[in-house]
Amino acid sequence: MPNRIMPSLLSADFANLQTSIETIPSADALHVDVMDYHFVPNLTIGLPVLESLRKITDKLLDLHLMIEDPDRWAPTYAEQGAESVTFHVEAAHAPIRLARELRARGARAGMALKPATPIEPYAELLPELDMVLIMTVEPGFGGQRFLDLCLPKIERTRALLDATGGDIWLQVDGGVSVETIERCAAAGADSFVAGSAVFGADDPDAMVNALRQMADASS
Ligand SMILES: O=C(CO)[C@@H](O)[C@H](O)COP(=O)(O)O
Ligand SMILES: [Co+2]
Repeated sequence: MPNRIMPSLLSADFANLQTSIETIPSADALHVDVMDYHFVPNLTIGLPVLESLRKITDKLLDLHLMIEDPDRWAPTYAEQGAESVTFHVEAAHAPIRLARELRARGARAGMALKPATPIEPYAELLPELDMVLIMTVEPGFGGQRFLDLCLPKIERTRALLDATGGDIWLQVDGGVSVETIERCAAAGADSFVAGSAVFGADDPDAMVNALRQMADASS
């Protein structure tokens, strides 16, 4: 199973996003955190920035929508060229319909869970998805401490995905670093979001490769 390192632009320089992206040529995708001041107590970027990013990079754009009412807003992100659009199940009114709408627009459909949200009630939804995102911090901010209590949920989600079959990615997001990535990979994650660990490193691209090597050695 290939391991993917997806740096979060939340820790990049918002005044120089293109320059920041150029520092990580080895990244497998760019993780874009969209926050609305309602679902989380923070505000970041939205569609206009996605449109600009789409023009300057061919990398997979992995949108993490931390917004209320994703049923209404998420499909537009797929229409604007995001290959992967992840909504929070806590905010979605009709997750199956939403996942189908994302796929109908050509995007991979992702479903995110906050740390206290269990995966089991959503086991039946998994065939509708291309990715499950297990948050390993409370969503809203970069640079938080990894929550070890999420590791058993990563393991249980891996077991459910294996039982489901297909190629559904298992992503972890929050506090992923050289200190924590091995435990995430051993628990069954294959897609790793890292913000402060990558953009806070002296050599961000070397960090991307180091993280991937550690994940490969632990999975
Ligand atoms: O979705 C989020 C935060 O809500 C993340 O994508 C963070 O941006 C990850 O940052 P680090 O924890 O890796 O610094
Ligand atoms: Co994120």
